[in-house]
Amino acid sequence: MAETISVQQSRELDQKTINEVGIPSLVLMERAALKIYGDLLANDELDLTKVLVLVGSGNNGGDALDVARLLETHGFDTSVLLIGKPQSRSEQMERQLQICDYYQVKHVFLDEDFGQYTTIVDGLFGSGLARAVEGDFATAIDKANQSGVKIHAIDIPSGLNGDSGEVMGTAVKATSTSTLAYAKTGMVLSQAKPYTGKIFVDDIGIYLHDHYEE
Ligand SMILES: NC(=O)C1=CN([C@@H]2O[C@H](COP(=O)(O)OP(=O)(O)OC[C@H]3O[C@@H](n4cnc5c(N)ncnc54)[C@H](O)[C@@H]3O)[C@@H](O)[C@H]2O)[C@H](O)CC1
Ligand SMILES: [K+]
Repeated sequence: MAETISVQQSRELDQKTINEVGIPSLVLMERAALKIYGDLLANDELDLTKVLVLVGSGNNGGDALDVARLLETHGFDTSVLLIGKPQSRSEQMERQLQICDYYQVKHVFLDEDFGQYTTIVDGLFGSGLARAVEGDFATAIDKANQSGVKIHAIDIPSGLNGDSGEVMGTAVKATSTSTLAYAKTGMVLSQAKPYTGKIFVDDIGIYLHDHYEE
């Protein structure tokens, strides 16, 4: 496994790539979504016949909406479930929501039967997880885990502490995870395995040492 980084390093690297290197945030997000979409197609454990995408209010949610649009425009039956207060949405997430609404991606709500789906994509939280998961977010994670449906997580399984590998209240038990740029230190610890599943490390142009390393 290549180098791992801390959550804080990941957030600083994102910002350095945007502000110092000069790659716009939405470009990074599109590169991330294309890689995640590719991981979904390549993972023969996942049946993409009917996909439910769980969407948080930040850029992890933005990634998820971008992936939902890619699935929808390529003919996969895709639905999005938005969790969180509309007023707390990031600019990038809002933009991705506008694009999904152009393509009329179906919206469903928390009372949805998760068991009718063949794959669930987790875009609730990534490196922005800041406290124990509660409320609707916890309900969505617990429903996903109890549904028996295979889950693919974006960046970090939601609810998992990316530094310690500990569960913060509750956490997604993913079959697989597409982590962006580098695996986060807590994700490769043995106690994290039930939550990360198979980890895909996706090159999206964010580099510790200004060049890609296998
Ligand atoms: N341009 C970029 O920076 C890229 C980021 N990538 C993706 O972005 C996420 C990190 O996004 P961020 O908006 O910073 O945070 P999250 O989406 O992880 O969290 C959303 C939001 O949730 C709030 N929050 C935190 N903890 C809780 C909680 N327990 N309950 C409720 N709400 C909570 C907090 O306010 C956060 O802002 C990263 O993981 C990537 O997926 C791109 O992929 C690459 C470019
Ligand atoms: K996630």
